[in-house]
Amino acid sequence: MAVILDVKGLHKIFRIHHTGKTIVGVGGVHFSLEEGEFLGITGKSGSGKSSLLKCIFRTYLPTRGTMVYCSERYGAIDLAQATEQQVIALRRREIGYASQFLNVLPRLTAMEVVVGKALEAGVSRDAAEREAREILRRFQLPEKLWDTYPHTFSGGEKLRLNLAKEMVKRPRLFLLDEPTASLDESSKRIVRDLLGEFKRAGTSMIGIFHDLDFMEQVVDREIRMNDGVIAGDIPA
Ligand SMILES: Nc1ncnc2c1ncn2[C@@H]1O[C@H](COP(=O)(O)OP(=O)(O)OP(=O)(O)O)[C@@H](O)[C@H]1O
Repeated sequence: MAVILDVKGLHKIFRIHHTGKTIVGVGGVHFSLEEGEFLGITGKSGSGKSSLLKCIFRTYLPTRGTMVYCSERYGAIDLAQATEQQVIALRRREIGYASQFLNVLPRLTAMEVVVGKALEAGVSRDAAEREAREILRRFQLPEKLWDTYPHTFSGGEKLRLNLAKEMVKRPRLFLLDEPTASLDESSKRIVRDLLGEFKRAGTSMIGIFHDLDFMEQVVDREIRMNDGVIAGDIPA
């Protein structure tokens, strides 16, 4: 199996300006992810799970270390060194990130949000509209909501839209930061089935899940973090 992401010596140290102190978010993490593999990250609150994912997505610029990603567009690229333009292109076409928070532009309807993401990924308008309808249906987001603004959605509807807008891009690498945090059982089932489909289609994924039972049903392997480092590597 080919490695799609190879993380070595990754550190993210936060400098707190008003106190002059530093906080270690990620303190020297090494792991690799194979193509098509689904890796779960566990660890207690504050152990560095979100910081690690945010470094990979380049929300945070790592303090040191490398994250070599095998990109379709750029070949092997160190995400820690990638330019802002490269990061934008990778986010549009190759790397998806879904958290529990829906972060979308105001005055865009749910349908416009999802179509916009598909267009950014490079498909035609017809295909974007078709794929957006298909994914919104798969997530069982009621059709009467498609032309409304997501800020009025319920928590579960927001989470499903959040996943739909990332999944419509069909990312090669999909990062999930507790995206199922407040979903009911039937929504979780929908998400689990779609993640299973993505996995069968060869998508590589890294996920932090609030619900460990849920996580164990979808991942191939778990890494446990403690104080910013990996404390254990467990096959699921
Ligand atoms: N932007 C930031 N500025 C300063 N410190 C931060 C920042 N982001 C995270 N940290 C700190 O880094 C450490 C790791 O936080 P992180 O959010 O990665 O943990 P986590 O394992 O995801 O926790 P949780 O399960 O509670 O979400 C914590 O001590 C946190 O306070």
